[in-house]
Parts: sequence; structure tokens; C-alpha cells
Amino acid sequence: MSVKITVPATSANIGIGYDCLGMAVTLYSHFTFDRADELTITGCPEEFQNADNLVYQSFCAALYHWGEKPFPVSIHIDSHIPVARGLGSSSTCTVAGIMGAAALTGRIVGRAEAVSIATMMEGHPDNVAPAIMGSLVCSFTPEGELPRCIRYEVERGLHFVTVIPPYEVKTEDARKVVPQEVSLHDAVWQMGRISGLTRGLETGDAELIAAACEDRIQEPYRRALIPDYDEVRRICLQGGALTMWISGSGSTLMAVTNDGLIAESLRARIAQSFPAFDVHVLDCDPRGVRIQLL
Ligand SMILES: Nc1ncnc2c1ncn2[C@@H]1O[C@H](COP(=O)(O)OP(=O)(O)OP(=O)(O)O)[C@@H](O)[C@H]1O
Ligand SMILES: N[C@@H](CCO)C(=O)O
Repeated sequence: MSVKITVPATSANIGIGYDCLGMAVTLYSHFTFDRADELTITGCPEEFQNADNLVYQSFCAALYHWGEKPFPVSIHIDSHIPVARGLGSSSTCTVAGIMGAAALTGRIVGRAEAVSIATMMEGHPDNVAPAIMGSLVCSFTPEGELPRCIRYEVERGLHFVTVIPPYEVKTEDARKVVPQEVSLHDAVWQMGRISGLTRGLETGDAELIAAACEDRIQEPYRRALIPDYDEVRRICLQGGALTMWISGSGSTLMAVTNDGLIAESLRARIAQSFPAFDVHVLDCDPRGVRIQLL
């Protein structure tokens, strides 16, 4: 029996919600698992075709967590999510490993358990929670407890123009430029806006989305790591986008519109100005991870 696990890309932070907000989008990685005589991994760069592969590491860690011994598998990866661009490629591997292990051993896993195991592996829930649960998720972890996840529906008429530069921004480097302390004024600034943005995305309130999505914690510092940030932002906002944020730790930039034609026009305009970039019009994925028996 083969098992196919499909995991959506995720955009962490959504600008204003550093390390706590994340949204699943309609770009996917597919992972096919089979029991085998020895470990084989195909479909990914050669550097990842070994036992250190994050999917296999996560597969083994999940089995250990359930008190079971790892066993050899063949894993085939068919990923449409670029690596180290701020679209949660590592989370797709983590989530796939857990769900592949569960499916091959006939284990039923709920969202809370999957998020909690995946958060232990990833260190933070902002990508793995929406990758598992779909939609927009706000998460936090009370001291010594499991992560709590609040899931919001996202208005179906919103479109996300996803601009993927050909260069990486390493999460480690992007975290170094974020100041460790914020002023009380900026903390208040963020709190009001995070509530405004989640409600805006839920209801599709264009004015609220545009007004609320202005981050003071990370984006003012991280924009300098993305050489084309200013020009892409100028094109998007002048072209009618409601807002634009850095997806995860970058380098991907994501603009929001409630007008499908503006989304298509922006995609074409950016593709024309930046021929080396990949540009997609994505929607919010409401389902999260899927399991298929082949
Ligand atoms: N197809 C793959 N096969 C094996 N490992 C992968 C694959 N895709 C991603 N990875 C792992 O994930 C790492 C990239 O994770 P990183 O957190 O830097 O970026 P990201 O998850 O793409 O972006 P972000 O966390 O900002 O959203 C790679 O170095 C590799 O270890
Ligand atoms: N919240 C994380 C996402 C990247 O993994 C960050 O912005 O650094």
C-alpha cells in the first residue's frame, strides 16, 4: 500500500503577526510513502537524498514519539514549493513525515496531536499549524503546555499575488536583524492591528485589511534583505493591491487583492518587470494536509 500526503505551502507572519499568524495557500508538495527493504528518497535535490532528509527525520521522530521503531521506506517527493523562500517548505516536510508515519502504521492522528508533534520538531507553530489545519491560524504556546491554535476562515474572494524571487533569504539571517525588544507604543500598535487584520481577512473588509497590515516588529528591518522589496511593493500598491507583506522570513512577497482581474494584471506586470521571478496568484487553502491511499 502506498500513501500520498499532500501539504500546502504556508505564509507565516502575515506581516503583522510575527511568529504567531500563518495562512495555508494553494501551492502544494506531494510525498508518496511505501514500506521498502531499504531507505530510498527520490524527487528532491541530491543533497537531501539521504537519512538526514527532513521528511525521513520527521517520519522517524513521529514513530519514536508513539513508541514504535522506525522501518525502511521509499519516499518520493514532488514539490512545487521553493526551498528557503518563506513559503514553509520545511514545514511541509515535517508534516508529511508525521502523517506518512501515521498512515503507514494505521494510526489516527487529530489536529491537536499533529500540531504538537510538528511544533516540537519545527520549534514554532506558525507554519505547521496552518499546514495541518488549513486556512488562517493564530497560535501561541502557554508556558509548559501544548500549542493553542485559533483557526479563522478567510474570505473566498481574496487573492494572494505571490512573488518569488530567484534568491534565498535564510531564516537564520532574517531573525538576526529583528530587534529583541519593542517599545510599549509599538506593542500596542501591533495588538490592535493583528485583531484588525484577522477580522479583515475573515470578512474580506478591504479597508480594514489595508489599514491594519502595517508591521513594526520585523518588516522594517527585513525589507533590506530583499533587494527588490521597494519596487515590487510600489508596483503592487499602485496597481491596486490592498497590502503586501514579506511571506515568512522572505524572500517571497505576497500582495492581497479582492479583485481577480487586478490579481492577474499584477501577476503579468511583475512577471514582465522581473522575468527571473516566479509569480503565482494563490488563494487560501481551507483544508490543510490530505492523506490518500494509492
Ligand atoms: N524537498 C525537500 N526535501 C528535503 N528537505 C527539504 C525539502 N524542502 C525543504 N527541505 C528542508 O527545509 C529547509 C528549508 O527550510 P527553511 O526554514 O530555511 O525555509 P522555508 O521553510 O522554505 O521557509 P520559511 O520557514 O521562511 O517559510 C531545507 O534546508 C531542507 O532542510
Ligand atoms: N515566523 C518565522 C517564520 C520563518 O520560519 C520568522 O518570521 O522568522
